[in-house]
Amino acid sequence: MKITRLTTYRVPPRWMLLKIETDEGVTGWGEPVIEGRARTVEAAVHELSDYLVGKDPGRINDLWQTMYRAGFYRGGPILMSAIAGVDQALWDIKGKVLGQPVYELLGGLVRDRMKTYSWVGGDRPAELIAGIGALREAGFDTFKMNGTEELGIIDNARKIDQAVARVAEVRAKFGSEIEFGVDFHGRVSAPMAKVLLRELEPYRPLFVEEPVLAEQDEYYRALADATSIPLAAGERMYSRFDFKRVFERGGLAIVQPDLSHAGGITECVKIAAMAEAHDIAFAPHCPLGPVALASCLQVDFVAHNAVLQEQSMGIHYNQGAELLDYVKNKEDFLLSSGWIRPLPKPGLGVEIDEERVIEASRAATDWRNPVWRHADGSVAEW
Ligand SMILES: O=C(O)[C@H](O)[C@@H](O)[C@@H](O)[C@H](O)CO
Ligand SMILES: [Mg+2]
Repeated sequence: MKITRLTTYRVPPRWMLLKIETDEGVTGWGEPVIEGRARTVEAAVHELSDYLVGKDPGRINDLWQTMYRAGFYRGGPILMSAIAGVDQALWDIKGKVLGQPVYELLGGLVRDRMKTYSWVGGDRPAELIAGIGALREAGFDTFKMNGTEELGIIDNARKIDQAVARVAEVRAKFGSEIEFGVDFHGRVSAPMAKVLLRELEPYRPLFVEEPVLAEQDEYYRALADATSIPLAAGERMYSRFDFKRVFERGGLAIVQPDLSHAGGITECVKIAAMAEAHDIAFAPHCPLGPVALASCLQVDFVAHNAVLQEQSMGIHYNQGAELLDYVKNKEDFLLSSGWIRPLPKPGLGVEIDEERVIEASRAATDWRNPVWRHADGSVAEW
């Protein structure tokens, strides 16, 4: 079997889907994308096709190593997202050829169902009580919210009090019948993270995510030593080589690689195993589309230390399309009280409605995250 063509579709809300075709009629789907840089990743995918067209799609490990190493420069969000989407599609093809879901090819199920969580509150955390209340109706009990709005490197007590009050209100309303992560979203500096973590401790968030920016990962250890709240990060780390330094220095209780940013299934299975060796939990980041989520789930069901799966149903970014809009087998993504079962179909287990994708790609906009600014006019972390 040989790879014959790579086709990319940028689609609302901000995703990109990749179809890899072969000379035997088997096709695989991937979701290579960096939110806000879809066209850049698209160019990277088509540059990588030089290594792929004419090759055997079954040699996933060799194709992965070639894509990663043969171009001399490596790593980072663009290249690793391009590799991720190709990798997902290659696993999809392999599973379809062998008539097995990817998790079977990776050694079989390690669990029977996977716990997911939902976003509430939007970019500027608000309406948290209403948002949680609505999802509680649907049986969810685990959520994530942004912790702050713009926050200065050193900021005032009022901003801290506002952030704490939102979390306190949630805990007061729902007690311990729910759990929630608080995403600092890289908006918080190391000194302010130390202050905010201490103030949030009484409300026992399940975790605090991106307590500082990934480029400040040397602070994870000190922050972890100063708080009992489990720290989580990973969406802006792109390979084993980024994670290894974090594992060596310590501080993270949960790693959250994104299956569409960190090299795909081949790489994230390895990251999960490295994390397990350090007694660190695995909770893939996934504010994206159905192929990304299916890829996460294929790894969740073989990784012993997988604990939570992010999924984007109802996320504030999904304007213009929802998680399963491009999927034919919606029933396979059935969330029952926040739990999801293994996807039973061959490959990634997701059946893409290509006609819908092609139609939607005609109206694809170039999504960008907002540019936030502080009161003094300087750029603020979004
Ligand atoms: O935890 C999450 O989902 C992420 O922080 C998410 O908000 C960002 O990755 C966003 O998708 C970037 O455009
Ligand atoms: Mg996050």
